[in-house]
Amino acid sequence: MKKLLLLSTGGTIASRASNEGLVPQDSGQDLLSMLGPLPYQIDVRDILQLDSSNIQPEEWKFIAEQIYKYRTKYDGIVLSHGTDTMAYTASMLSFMLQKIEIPVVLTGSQVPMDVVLSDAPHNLRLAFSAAASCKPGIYLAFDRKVMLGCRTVKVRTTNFNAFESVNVPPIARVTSDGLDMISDPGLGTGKCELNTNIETHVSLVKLFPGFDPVLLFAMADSGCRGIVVEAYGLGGMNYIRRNMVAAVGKLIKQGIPVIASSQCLYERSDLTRYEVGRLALLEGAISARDMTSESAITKLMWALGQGMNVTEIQNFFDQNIVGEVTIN
Ligand SMILES: NC(=O)C[C@H](N)C(=O)O
Repeated sequence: MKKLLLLSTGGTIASRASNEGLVPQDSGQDLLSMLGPLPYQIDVRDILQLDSSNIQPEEWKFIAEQIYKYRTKYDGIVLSHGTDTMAYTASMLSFMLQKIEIPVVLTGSQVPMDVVLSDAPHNLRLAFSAAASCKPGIYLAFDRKVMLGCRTVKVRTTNFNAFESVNVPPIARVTSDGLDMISDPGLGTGKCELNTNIETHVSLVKLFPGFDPVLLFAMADSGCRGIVVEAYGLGGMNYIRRNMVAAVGKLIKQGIPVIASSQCLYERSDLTRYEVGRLALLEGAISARDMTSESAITKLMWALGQGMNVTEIQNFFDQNIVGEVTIN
């Protein structure tokens, strides 16, 4: 029988109604009791009790340390977590726990576990099944799909179909035959090295017509060390009147990396196609290619945390580290 660990951190899945609204209250053991018997040997640890809106870099580090600590004692780990920031946590854990030796599966729900028609039982069962059978890696299991964590985005606020695997197919789907493995995460194996050094003074800016690039300098003056700009379409930026392109060049000369991603959820940014992208590229903008914004910002935080300079970060973003990006 596979030996699995449930690390519970709160979220809707563990929430109960209160006068203040939904608040996480149930323990991991409560979740398991409501779920009923499963064909695994499961240990439980309550490590946090938070709505995921309150999960921040301090919690990412703590969660990564817990996973690292227990990974050698279990065949797989399930992390129950609120859905709102789950894709960020999954992305960051992918960078902090590279070459993890077991499957680690994040899950949660849109409706609390104690509600009769909740999606929580399905999602938890799926997460345990994935933790017992997937290859090593960091995954997110939700609504009958298992996805590579660093490719996920929360795309719906209330529907059970809350997450998508963006730009790559899911790893597995539930069918009447069980868990159907669709794609291989293609991750390298080795010995996991925990690395939780990250730079948190970064920013993610969504461009809109009229955005004043002066605000980027205000960020830099306040200690911002790197910026992801969600630019237009394939990665274009304005240069008439409000000169984003020149601002990006100036920031990069100051040693502040600027990553250009796309506001479009699907497909990639390609700065070489249009003049408005090429000019930014000439100024040193780094393309996020087909990465999610969640992956781009967490990759940037992790890279800066390793002490990389702008050139090293450019090289780092030209590499696929944990399945987060398609190169070529
Ligand atoms: N469905 C959820 O879990 C949402 C909740 N606010 C959370 O992220 O913790």
